[in-house]
Amino acid sequence: MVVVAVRTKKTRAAGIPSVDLSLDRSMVSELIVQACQNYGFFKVINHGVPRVTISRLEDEGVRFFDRPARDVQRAEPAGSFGYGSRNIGLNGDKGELEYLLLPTDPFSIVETSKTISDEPRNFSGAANDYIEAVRELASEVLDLAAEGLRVHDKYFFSNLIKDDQNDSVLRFNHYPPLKTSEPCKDEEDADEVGFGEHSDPQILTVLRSNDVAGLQIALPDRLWIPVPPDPSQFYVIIGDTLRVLTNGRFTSVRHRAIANSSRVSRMSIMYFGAPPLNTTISPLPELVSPESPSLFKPFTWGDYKKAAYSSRLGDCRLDHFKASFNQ
Ligand SMILES: C=C1C[C@]23C[C@@]1(O)CC[C@H]2[C@@]12CC[C@H](O)[C@@](C)(C(=O)O1)[C@H]2[C@@H]3C(=O)O
Ligand SMILES: O=C(O)CCC(=O)C(=O)O
Ligand SMILES: [Fe+2]
Repeated sequence: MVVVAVRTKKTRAAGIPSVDLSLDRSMVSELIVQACQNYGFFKVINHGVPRVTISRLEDEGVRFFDRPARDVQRAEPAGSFGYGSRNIGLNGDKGELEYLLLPTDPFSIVETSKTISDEPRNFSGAANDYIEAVRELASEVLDLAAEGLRVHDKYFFSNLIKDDQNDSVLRFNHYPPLKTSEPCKDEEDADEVGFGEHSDPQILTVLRSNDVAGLQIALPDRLWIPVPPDPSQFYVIIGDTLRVLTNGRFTSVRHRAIANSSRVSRMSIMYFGAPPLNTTISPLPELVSPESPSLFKPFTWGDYKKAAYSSRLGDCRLDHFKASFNQ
C-alpha cells in the first residue's frame, strides 16, 4: 500500500468559532462575518435540522458502505458522479477513503438511488429530505452573512444555491480504520492522508460527520487545527466562490482529513452549495471601492469548475483568476 504522509507536528488545539443560530439576529450575522473573515470556517449550533433527517441519511450511508464490493461498484461513476475509492478527482490524487458523489436535484437522486440501495425509495427519500434541510440551513447562513456585510440584496447569495439550475453536490466520505498501526517509515510525526489539503471550489459547504475525528483546518499562518467531531451539529466551510463574491473579505479555508486510525469507520456527509453553471462570479459592487479594488477577474461558475476539475486537489485554483495588479 502506498501511503502519502503529511506533517502534523505543527498543529494547535484552538477554539473553532461556534455560531448559535437561536441568538439575536444582528449578533449572529456579526459572528458569522467575523468567523468567515478570520477562519472561513465555523460550527453551527441550534441549526433547526431535525435529528431524524440526519440519522436517516446517516443510516443509508452506513448501509451503502457496508455492501459487498460488487454491489458498491454498481454505483461507479458515469462521469464524475457515483462511487469511488482511493482515487480523488481525475488527476492522480489519492486518499485512504471511499466515497459517493451525487447530484442534488430530486429527479437525479431518484434515478441514482437504483444503483445505490436495494430499497431505492428509502435512500432517495432520506437524501432528498436531507438536501432540502441543509440547503435551507446554508441559505439562512448566507442571508445572515449578507446582512452582516451590508449587501443590498440580502438574498443574493442564497438565491444562487436555490436556483432551479443550481450545480450543488452531495458527498459521502467513508474512512475505514487503517489496517496497519505501523508508524510511517520516513517521518516520525506523520499521519496518512484521508483527503488531502484543499479549498472547496463552491460557495459554501455544510459538513457533518459521525463521532470519529479526522478533519483539520489550516489557519492563515499554516498551523493545522483538529476539528472535534460533533454528530449533532454542522460545520460550515467557506468556498472559493464566496471568497471571490466578497472580494476576499471571506477566506476559503484550506482543510484536510487525516486517515482514520481509530477502530471504527469515520463517515462524513457534505453538501456543496453551488450556483448555476452560467452564473458570472465577480466581487459584489458594494464590496469594491477605489481603496478596495476588485481582486479577481470575472468568470462563470462553469469556467471555474472546469479549471478545478483539471487541477490537482491541493492547487490554489483561484490564482488563475486574480486581477492582473493582484498577481
Ligand atoms: C482533485 C480534485 C477532486 C475535486 C476535483 C479536483 O480536480 C479538484 C477539486 C476537488 C473537489 C474538492 C471539494 C469537493 O469534495 C469536490 C467534489 C469538488 O467539487 O472539488 C472535489 C472534487 C472531486 O472529488 O471530484
Ligand atoms: O471528509 C471530510 O471530513 C472532509 C472532506 C472534504 O473536505 C471534501 O470532500 O471536500
Ligand atoms: Fe473539502
